[in-house]
Amino acid sequence: MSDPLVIREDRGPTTHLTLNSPGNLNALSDEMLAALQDALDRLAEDTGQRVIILKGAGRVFCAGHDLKQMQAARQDEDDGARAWKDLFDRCSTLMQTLPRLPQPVIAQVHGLAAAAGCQLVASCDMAVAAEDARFGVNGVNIGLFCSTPMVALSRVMPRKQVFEMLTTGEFLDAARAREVGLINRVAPSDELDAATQELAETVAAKLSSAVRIGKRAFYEQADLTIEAAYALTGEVMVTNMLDHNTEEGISAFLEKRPPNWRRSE
Ligand SMILES: C/C=C/C(=O)SCCNC(=O)CCNC(=O)[C@H](O)C(C)(C)COP(=O)(O)OP(=O)(O)OC[C@H]1O[C@@H](n2cnc3c(N)ncnc32)[C@H](O)[C@@H]1OP(=O)(O)O
Repeated sequence: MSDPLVIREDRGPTTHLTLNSPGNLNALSDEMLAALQDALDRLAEDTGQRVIILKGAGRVFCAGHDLKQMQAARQDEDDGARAWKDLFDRCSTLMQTLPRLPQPVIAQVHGLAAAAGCQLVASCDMAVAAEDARFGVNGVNIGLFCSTPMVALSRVMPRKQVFEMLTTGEFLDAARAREVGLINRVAPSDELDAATQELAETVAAKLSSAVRIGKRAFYEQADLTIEAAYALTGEVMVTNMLDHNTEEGISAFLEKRPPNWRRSE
C-alpha cells in the first residue's frame, strides 16, 4: 500500500496535517488536493480538535501545482483545458475551505512555499516559518502568470508587494514575509515545530465556542460595508455573551479566580 498523501496526527486538541509527497516537493496534484480537502472536511465535523497545523514532509513546505501532471494533460487540447479547469476549481475550493473551517489553521513553513504553495500559506489563518524559509509566486519564470494565488495574497499582503512577487517571480525571506504580513512568527529551523505547537496550544486553550464564532465573523465582516460589518460583529458579540461559559469567564475575572469552563462546547 502506498503512503498516504496527507498524514493526520492528533496531538491533544491540535491536529497536524502533513503534505506527504516529498519526492516532488509536496506538489499540489489532483490527488494531493483531494486528500487535503478530504482531511479538512472531516476536521470540520470534529469539534474535539480546536486548532489545525498544516505542514510539509521532506525538504520544503510545498512547490506549488504539480507541473508534471499539468503538462501531461496537454496531450489533448479539449481534455487538457477541462483537466486544468478542474484542477484550478478544486484548488480554489480548497483555499476557500480553510477560512470557512471552524478551527484556526496555522501553516508551518520550512524550506520553500512556491506559487500555489504560497497561496496555501496566505489562505491559512496564521503562519509560522523557519528563519531560512522562502516565499514566492514564481510561475512567471516558466511563462505561467499565477492568477489564482493573487486572490488570497492580495487579501493579506500589500497589493504592490503581491504584484511585484507575481511579476518578478522573486522570493521573500521569512523576515520580509513577516514584515509584509504573509506570516505571523519566525523561528529558528530546529525550533519551528515547537514554536508552531506553542501558538496552537495558546489558541486551543481559549474557549473554543468563542474562537469558532470569532473566526467566522472575522471573514464574514471583511466582505461587508463598515456599517454592515459593525451590525454583524455586534450580533456576534451578543451571541458570544449569551454563552454560559462566557458568563463564567467574566464572573471568574470579577471574582479574581481562574474560569471553570464546562468543556462540553
Ligand atoms: C496558480 C499556481 C500555479 C503553480 O503553482 S505552477 C507551479 C509553480 N512552481 C514552480 O514553478 C516550482 C517548480 N520547482 C522549482 O522551481 C524547484 O523544484 C525548486 C526551486 C522548488 C527546488 O529546486 P531544487 O531544490 O533544485 O529541487 P528540484 O530538483 O528542482 O526538485 C526535486 C524534485 O521535485 C520535482 N518538482 C519540484 N517542483 C515541482 C512541481 N511544482 N511539480 C512537479 N514536480 C516538482 C522536481 O521535478 C524534482 O523531481 P525529480 O527528482 O524527479 O527530478
